[in-house]
Amino acid sequence: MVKPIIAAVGNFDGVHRGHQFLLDETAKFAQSFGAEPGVVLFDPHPRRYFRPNDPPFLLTTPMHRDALLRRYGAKEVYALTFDETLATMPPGNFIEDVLKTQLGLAGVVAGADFRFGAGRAGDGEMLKERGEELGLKVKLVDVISNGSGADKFGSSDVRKALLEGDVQRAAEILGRPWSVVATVEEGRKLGRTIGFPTANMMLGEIIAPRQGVYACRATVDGKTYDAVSNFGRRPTVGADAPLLETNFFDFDSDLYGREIEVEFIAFLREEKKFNGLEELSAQIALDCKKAKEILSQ
Ligand SMILES: Cc1cc2nc3c(=O)[nH]c(=O)nc-3n(C[C@H](O)[C@H](O)[C@H](O)COP(=O)(O)O)c2cc1C
Ligand SMILES: Nc1ncnc2c1ncn2[C@@H]1O[C@H](COP(=O)(O)OP(=O)(O)O)[C@@H](O)[C@H]1O
Repeated sequence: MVKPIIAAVGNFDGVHRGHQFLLDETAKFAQSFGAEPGVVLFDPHPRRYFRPNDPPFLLTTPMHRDALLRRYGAKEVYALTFDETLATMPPGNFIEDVLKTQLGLAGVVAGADFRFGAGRAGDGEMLKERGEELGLKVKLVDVISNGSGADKFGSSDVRKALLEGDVQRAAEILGRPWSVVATVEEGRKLGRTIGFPTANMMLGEIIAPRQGVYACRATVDGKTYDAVSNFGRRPTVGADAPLLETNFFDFDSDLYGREIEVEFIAFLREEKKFNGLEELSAQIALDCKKAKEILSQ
């Protein structure tokens, strides 16, 4: 027989340590009722719906986010389409029509500061009261401190760190390095001519981190390589839309069309305009040396 599901509700962009804590609490709570832990989230991210003109801000693509949620314990991930119907739905209807009837959940778990429904009118207390009236198990989880004060782990703290190139801070909040998962696209095929072929990735809806050069780890087919990446417009060869380009160390094989994951370990330098490809390639050789030093520590 299929086990009932008790699900954590939220956006879960980035699946940071706060989310991971919520998933752990959900697993314990579910187990105490013989249920399995799941997640209910909104797609697209509500911020995209309310502020359609904002620049890309996601920390994870939906596919990467769902894979992480499962890695941290979710057995089911329900993605609710965030459209006008959901945006204008009174909180009581969200609990009864969506959580209880449409998804058939046995229970829900939310952060104590969770707000939901039209005008963010629903809060944790209401979720507990109305949910329990409808026979749902409801648990509210206290916000955890990140140790540096009153604020909690948050997706927006990771965004801020990435905009500053502070990938160490991002990793502290995420509990692992920030990474981009995307498909390798063809570029201008110049990289190989200067001795540094680079796997090119467009970030799409993913947040643009600080432009510049990073020490990275890159994974293809389950194998991880030390690497160096440039995220920028490549002013030396003519300004372009920002692109993530990664040179894998000790690797020589075709990556076009392959899905790769690039983890950001340390910011090395700003992107610069060089007087020609020779100067650029000499600098990239130095970048590789520095990246190797950092990655071997
Ligand atoms: C580690 C690294 C650092 C780079 N730094 C710069 C830079 O400072 N300025 C720049 O214009 N391009 C920089 N690039 C981008 C190169 O211009 C780019 O890789 C080259 O033009 C190849 O382009 P392609 O992939 O389209 O063939 C860097 C690339 C790498 C791998
Ligand atoms: N060590 C490596 N690091 C990155 N890409 C490599 C490496 N070795 C081979 N490649 C291949 O070379 C391609 C990049 O070569 P490059 O000349 O920079 O062309 P493009 O402009 O299409 O990115 C990658 O997409 C991949 O298929």
